[in-house]
Amino acid sequence: MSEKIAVLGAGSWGSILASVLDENGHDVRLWSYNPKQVEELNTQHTNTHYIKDFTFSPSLVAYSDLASALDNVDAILFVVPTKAIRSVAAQVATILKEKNLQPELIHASKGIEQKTYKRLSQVLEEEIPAENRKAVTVVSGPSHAEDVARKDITLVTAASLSPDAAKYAQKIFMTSYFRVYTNPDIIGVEIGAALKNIIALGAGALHGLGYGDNAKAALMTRGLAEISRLGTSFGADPMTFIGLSGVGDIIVTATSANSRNWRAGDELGRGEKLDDVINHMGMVIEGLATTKAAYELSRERGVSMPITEAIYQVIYEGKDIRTAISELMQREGRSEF
Ligand SMILES: NC(=O)C1=CN([C@@H]2O[C@H](COP(=O)(O)OP(=O)(O)OC[C@H]3O[C@@H](n4cnc5c(N)ncnc54)[C@H](O)[C@@H]3O)[C@@H](O)[C@H]2O)C=CC1
Ligand SMILES: O=C(CO)COP(=O)(O)O
Repeated sequence: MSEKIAVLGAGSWGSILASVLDENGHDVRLWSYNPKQVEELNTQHTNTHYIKDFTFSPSLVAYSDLASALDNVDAILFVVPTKAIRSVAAQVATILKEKNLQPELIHASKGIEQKTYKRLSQVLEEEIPAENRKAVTVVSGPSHAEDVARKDITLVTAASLSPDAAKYAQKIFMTSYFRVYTNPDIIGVEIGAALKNIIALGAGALHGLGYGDNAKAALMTRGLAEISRLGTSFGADPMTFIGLSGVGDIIVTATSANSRNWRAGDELGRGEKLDDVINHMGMVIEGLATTKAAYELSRERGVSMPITEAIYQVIYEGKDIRTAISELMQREGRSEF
């Protein structure tokens, strides 16, 4: 099986997923809106700002023209940051209509749209009419680009309402070190994927402040409980939150210095200013915007999310982190479940 696949977004995750697909023998077109990055990818076969010490195969071709990248595609993989998904999808929709194409649509981004609180598959479905796409699939799980670049063992899940679409994603990605499961619960997978970044920010902050393993385990476990409460309020399957895109992704993101969210939290815990942290990261820190969306959603739906609320207050209301932690600890005692 060799498919024509456009990968939209050449950051660390988009470029490494493109490399996995290229290695699997597909005709991969990696699109970036940054012409300098396209030139570097096509001449040096590197993407140094986003992924260090990695050389791409010359068979992987980068494009700056979106319409050329989408020529005759069988599938499109969106891996742009959450805030860019809708605008990129709108451009894609116009091109697919002109070319009369109906590709598989997959995304591997992690976030919730600001203000609308939509999941990213919902944004894609809204922007790209049904006659120009198949069912949307999300590929998600504990998967730092740096580990996949080293061909370290990585397991993810492909979730879609369409079993055929999920199986398609599974088939194009599976390789000796990258194993893909399927899951029909796209709601749970997308909510877990987005909200684990809030917990990663918190775990990084605990580390930066000098807290130990007990505190980090507590944050991850109670964080998962609130993610699961919000997710099930939307009809997600509770089992999904003990799967790869739930507990799996919390473990990898909340314990690793490869995580931009963890690093941002760590720097905040050490007393750095948020603007400085964002500026020198130079890559997307999805958890910041996701904290706002999840906090607002929890209020709207009456779902208790005290950790998310505390992190919101630190990021958006300037609350001192130690004060926020102390207030969380002084909440009235309650039953675990
Ligand atoms: N890096 C990782 O290991 C993983 C990242 N993800 C998710 O993948 C998504 C992308 O993340 P990364 O690749 O890590 O981000 P990144 O910060 O490394 O790169 C983002 C890319 O998107 C491009 N971009 C930014 N704004 C754009 C716009 N308006 N239109 C088109 N392109 C735009 C940038 O030029 C850059 O190439 C995020 O939602 C992230 O949570 C998911 C799993 C693993
Ligand atoms: O989602 C990720 C790993 O599964 C990557 O997390 P960061 O965006 O925090 O680097």
